[in-house]
Amino acid sequence: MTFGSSELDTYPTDLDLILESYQDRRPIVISGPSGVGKGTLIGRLLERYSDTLATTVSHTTRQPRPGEVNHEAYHFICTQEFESLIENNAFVEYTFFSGNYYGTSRQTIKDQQAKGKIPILEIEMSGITQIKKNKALDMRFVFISPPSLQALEERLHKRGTESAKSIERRLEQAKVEMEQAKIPGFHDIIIVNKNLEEAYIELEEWVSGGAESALATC
Ligand SMILES: Nc1ncnc2c1ncn2[C@@H]1O[C@H](COP(=O)(O)OP(=O)(O)OP(=O)(O)O)[C@@H](O)[C@H]1O
Repeated sequence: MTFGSSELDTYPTDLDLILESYQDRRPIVISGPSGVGKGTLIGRLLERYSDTLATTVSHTTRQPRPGEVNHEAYHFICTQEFESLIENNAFVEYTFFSGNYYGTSRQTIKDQQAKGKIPILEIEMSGITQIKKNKALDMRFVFISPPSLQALEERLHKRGTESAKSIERRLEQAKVEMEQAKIPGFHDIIIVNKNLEEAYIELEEWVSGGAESALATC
């Protein structure tokens, strides 16, 4: 079969429809080094499949930055509240980083599922380890890898959001994450974001690919 350019423009078609009828509503966990392009890829997915996919809202004890809206960027809470939520087992994962807590609550996942959406979680390495330890949680894991550390460094420089020191720290952490990603089965798929278009299509196909295989077995 040959495709005309208009068919290629809309490929793959009907992902929303496939996902809506799809029984596997497991949350999708997207991880990868800082600067690899997670936000860019997730943004494109959400733009295209806003009826089906939705990001979760994390809790944090850090101060809001200018323009960050409470309950949209994060649920901004104080340390005492955060620690009380930890005691009540409210988080699927949490971390203490640079003097502040960050965590993903069970509730934020449930909120999206209640709206019929498949939650997309952007989570770093220690969070994934916590989720994997909890056998009651069943999620799908994708790791976005840079083509090389050099390419990652260039992206971080080009993005212009980080100091030289911060880029250095992020690159050190990237090495650790890329080593961990090599552990067989740690992630369900590793997508190398060399070319953004190609990486996006691979991600989109993986997100819907489970749907196709589930339908195939019906
Ligand atoms: N394939 C690519 N080739 C070149 N540049 C890219 C590619 N993918 C993303 N970028 C650029 O790399 C930069 C980092 O992307 P992005 O902010 O999405 O990364 P991130 O993984 O979400 O980072 P962080 O975890 O720090 O938020 C952005 O400027 C983005 O436009």
